[in-house]
This record gives sequence, structure tokens and C-alpha cells, in this order.
Amino acid sequence: MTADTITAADIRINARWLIPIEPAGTVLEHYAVIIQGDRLAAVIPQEQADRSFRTRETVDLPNHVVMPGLINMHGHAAMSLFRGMADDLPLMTWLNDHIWPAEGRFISEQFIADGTQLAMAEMLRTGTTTFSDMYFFPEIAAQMAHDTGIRAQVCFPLLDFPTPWGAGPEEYLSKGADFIDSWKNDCYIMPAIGPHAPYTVSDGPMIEAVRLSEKTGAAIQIHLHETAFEVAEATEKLGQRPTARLADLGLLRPETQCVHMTQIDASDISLLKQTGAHVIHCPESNLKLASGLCPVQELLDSGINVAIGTDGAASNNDLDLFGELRTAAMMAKVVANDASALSAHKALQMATINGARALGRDHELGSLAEGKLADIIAIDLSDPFLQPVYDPASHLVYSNHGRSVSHSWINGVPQVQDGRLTRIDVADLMLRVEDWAGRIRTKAD
Ligand SMILES: CSC[C@H]1O[C@@H](n2cnc3c(O)ncnc32)[C@H](O)[C@@H]1O
Ligand SMILES: [Zn+2]
Repeated sequence: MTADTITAADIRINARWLIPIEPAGTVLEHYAVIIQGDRLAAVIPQEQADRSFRTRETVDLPNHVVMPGLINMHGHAAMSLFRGMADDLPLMTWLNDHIWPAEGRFISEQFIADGTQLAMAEMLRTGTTTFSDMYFFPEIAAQMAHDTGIRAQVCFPLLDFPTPWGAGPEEYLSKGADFIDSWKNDCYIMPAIGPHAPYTVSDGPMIEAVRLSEKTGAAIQIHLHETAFEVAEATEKLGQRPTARLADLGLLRPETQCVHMTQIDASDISLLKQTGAHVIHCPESNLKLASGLCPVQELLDSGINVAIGTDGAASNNDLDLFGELRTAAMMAKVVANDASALSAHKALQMATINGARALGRDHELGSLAEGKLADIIAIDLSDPFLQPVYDPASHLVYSNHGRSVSHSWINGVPQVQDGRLTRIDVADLMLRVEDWAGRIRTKAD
């Protein structure tokens, strides 16, 4: 009998349950996750870890599920400062009469810094370790995410009209190209291109967005088929459904993420399939704005990658991706008229490996396996509202909400410990949030 070689590593996490996401549907018990630097050195049974690793820190999680960090694939982070400001309205009234005027009045570099930090605090506390952002002053959002150590795809905005970040498409594209260049090698930030929607971006800038994506490899994220009005208006004015127009412009590609995708028919599904574009499902925003329903199970059955996002806190009104999964799973069953649609494990895949796939990063994110990046969360199941436990995956989707998240690590760095944020000064943040709320309430800037 030969003695095992003992390897030194940084952190050992002992998990009661471990859901690695891949292989699909797996729940492991009494496993250990070993972190060395920013990567996973091993995911092995605890007895094997005893024989093989010595770590400088051990975290015992005897009532917890450990899984990969969640990936929130669509949002407008700084809109957290507009949470609850304009409710119970349909999309175009909400945008035209409330949100766009407020953005015109309040958006500044400081608004983006404070609003993005508020969003990051909420997302970290509820299990998100990677988020996608599409908003103004992306260089500020990127800096905030980088400084906190949270992974983010940051899409620079592209629209036909002026906003606080630019005078029009030419300026957005030129600042956007510089933005991509500045952040393309960062270990936390994935700079990307954010043409807002088919109804706010004309053909010329859409084509330029595609050229920039081809040149840099940056992803494109766009709101698409959000409402019946959008599809009907485009069909009437342009004689084409929005998906068909974007396909003709070359914008639907494996680097493209189509957000919302309600009101879709067989021709839309076929274009998504042919082009390899991804769908980002935002069920709560779609419900709250009464935008429509995305046929998630049909898309998955067609082989299309579907990830999940919350959208901004002004149309949701929270950034809790576990809550979003619950809504997604419930809604998918009604839409498919099939209670087996979007099972708990499939929903968890949507918030992890499918998000990683949409980012083109599934080789290093979205599941727990040796060599992948150490983006990990733990959920404490010891609360009475999560007892008894027959199937931890069921609890994560159907009974849990994000506040049961007790720990998270991103790149091997602790971000949440025993439910507390380690890298955001919440008390100081709350003072700045209250200051913004005062100004927004009185509409004085
Ligand atoms: C180009 S910056 C982002 C822009 O999008 C607005 N927005 C927020 N939520 C939605 C949504 O659900 N559909 C369309 N546009 C949305 C946001 O207020 C910014 O102006
Ligand atoms: Zn959105």
C-alpha cells in the first residue's frame, strides 16, 4: 500500500450537498471543493480530500448546498436607484413617460457608481457571481465591478438618439470601441455591445455593431421581441418581424444574446437555431410589464441555449435570481401546458452553465469541476421554511429565495461570509442611496 501524496492548496469547502451542474441532474453528498488561487483544484469526496489535500483554510458547511455562482444574464444595474419609482405600467408608457425622462434628469457618473454598487450588493447577497449590464457610462460600471471583484459582462449602449452618455450612434460606437479596447484583457470584465432594441437602433448602427463584434470578438446583447406591439409595429412599418430584420443585417450570430423573445413563432425559432444566437429569458419583467411569455421549453427542445436574467430593478423589482428561477419554472409549465416543463435541475442549468455558454465562457464558468474558475456559492437549508430536505435542487428552485445564500467566492476570493458582504461597505452605500432617493423624490438634481 502506498501513501497518498498530500498537495497544499488555499481553501477547502466541506459541503453537505453539492450540485456541480455537470453532469446534469447530479446531487453529491459530503463532497469537498478545493480552491487553489482563482481555480478549482478538485471536487472530491471528503474522505479523499482528507488524504490528498492540506489547505490553509477550511469552511465547514454542514447544512448547505454548494453550487456554481449564478449568472444574471440581463440587467441595467444602476436602475436599482429607480426601484419602485414607476410601477404597474406597460413597457412603452413606462419608458417614454417615466424612465427615459428620469434618466435624462439624473444619470451621471456618480449615479452609475452608486446604483451599480447597490445592485452588486443585492446580487452578491442573493447568489449571483456574474452579471450582465447594459447601461450608460459603462466604463464606470466596469470599474465598480472590477474593484469589487464581481464578474460582469458590461455592454456599452447604442441608440439612435442622444442620452447622457453620447450624442448619437457615431459617438456611442467610437466610445464603445475604446471601451472594449480598455477592458478586453481584464479578468473580471467582459466588454460587450448593447444595441438597445430594434425600435431604437436603425440599420446603419446595427451593421456597425456587427462589424465591431466581428473585429473584437465582443458579444452583442439586444432587447428583442419584448412586446406584441414591437413585433406588430415592425411588421407593419418594415414588412418584417424584428428577428428576420436582424438576421438579414447579420446581427444574429453565436455571439448574440437576444433578451426577452416573447411573441415568437416557428420562423423566429428557426432563425435562432440557424444562427446560434442565445435567448435571455426575463420572466418577472415580462410579467410585470405585461409584455408577454417566452416559450422556454420549446426553445430548449429546439436546441437553443436559454439563459436567465432579472432585467433592471425598476421593472422586476428585485435582482434575486433564485426568485427569478422559481417564476421561470412555474411559468414554463403553464406556457407548455406541461407540469414537467423546466424541472428544477433544468432551471438551475439556465442560471449557471447556460449563462456561461451565452458568454462563450462555458469552458471555465457555470459548473464545478477541476480547472474551472472558483466562482462558488453556498445556500443554507437549515431554516424551517426549507425543511425537511428530500431533494436540495427542488428546494433551491421552488422553496428558497436568495436570502438563504450564506457564502460566495469569486475567483477564489470570498465575497459573502455568513450572509455578510466582505467587500462592500453597506452602511456607507445606504447613505448615498438615501441621498439619491431624496433627489429623485423631489425631482431636484
Ligand atoms: C441602452 S441603455 C438601456 C436602456 O434600456 C432601458 N430599459 C430598461 N429596461 C428595459 C426593457 O425591459 N426594455 C427596453 N428598454 C429597457 C433603460 O431604461 C435604458 O434607457
Ligand atoms: Zn432590459
